[in-house]
Amino acid sequence: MLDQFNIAINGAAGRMGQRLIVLSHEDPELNLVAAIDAPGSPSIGKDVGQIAGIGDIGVVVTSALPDRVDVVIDFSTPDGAIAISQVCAERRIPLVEATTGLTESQRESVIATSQETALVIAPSMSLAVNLAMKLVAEAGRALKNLPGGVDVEIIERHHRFKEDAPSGTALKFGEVVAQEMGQTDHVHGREGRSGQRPQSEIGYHALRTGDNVGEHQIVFGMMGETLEVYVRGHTRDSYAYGALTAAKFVCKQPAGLYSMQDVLNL
Ligand SMILES: NC(=O)C1=CN([C@@H]2O[C@H](COP(=O)(O)OP(=O)(O)OC[C@H]3O[C@@H](n4cnc5c(N)ncnc54)[C@H](O)[C@@H]3O)[C@@H](O)[C@H]2O)C=CC1
Ligand SMILES: O=C(O)C1=N[C@H](C(=O)O)C[C@H](O)C1
Repeated sequence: MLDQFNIAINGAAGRMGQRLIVLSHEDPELNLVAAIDAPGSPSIGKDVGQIAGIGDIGVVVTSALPDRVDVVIDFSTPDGAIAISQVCAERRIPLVEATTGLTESQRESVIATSQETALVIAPSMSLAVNLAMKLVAEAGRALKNLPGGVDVEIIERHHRFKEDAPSGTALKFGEVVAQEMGQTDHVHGREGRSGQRPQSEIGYHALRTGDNVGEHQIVFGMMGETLEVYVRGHTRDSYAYGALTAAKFVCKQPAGLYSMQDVLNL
């Protein structure tokens, strides 16, 4: 007999939310009990299976978290993340937080949830992206004292509907590189007579085109050669499967802060 967890999705009617509805509904270890979306959203009151394209599944979209929820996954907006994290903290419900674009103070507020319950927070739930973070850290370590210098630039590509830039994942890649190599200046695009490039910079470039589900390219440019770590999502299921793995992990943990490196044992 499998352990079954009662799962709730916040941001259920969104692009990610819909994939999570489909995949959690198919998963024998998960019992989808709640689909939450913004108060006033046109999806409220509709069966979430209809919204996700799989027909009625008997779970209606609401704006409040019901009782008997073991774990929540949030892919919504910064305001949605703050609201659901407060509910999870009050009710001590483990939370997987995937929303990006939070300000520093919003991020601190969400992280405070981990004092009351288990929290996984990550800008990307993808296995490939989280593995690429390890590779990038290793590259940074190996290249940091190169006599000719190394220029690190991060290029990310996403769909035209994305509201934050650069992506949370690109910022995290930059943080990982800076931890290893010590760059202090984070520069977003270049224009005009920007001058010669100092080694203290990491440059970020955000492309927004069509329906791209997410690509990240971390460029280590040296004198004579270039190393690139490139990770490309094909479908949103790469993030959705990671989030479901994180949900199964987090609901077995004591209160505290966990990363996808913990979830994936990387
Ligand atoms: N960590 C990761 O692996 C990934 C993170 N994301 C992030 O997840 C977030 C959502 O992405 P998408 O699904 O593409 O966006 P979306 O715009 O398609 O969906 C967001 C959903 O949240 C709902 N929402 C808005 N305010 C809310 C509130 N206060 N409470 C509950 N629901 C609310 C919206 O009505 C909408 O249905 C973004 O921040 C995105 O960057 C996206 C993909 C992967
Ligand atoms: O909005 C998206 O789509 C994505 N957002 C995340 C981010 O900002 O890093 C993760 C993924 O790249 C898709």
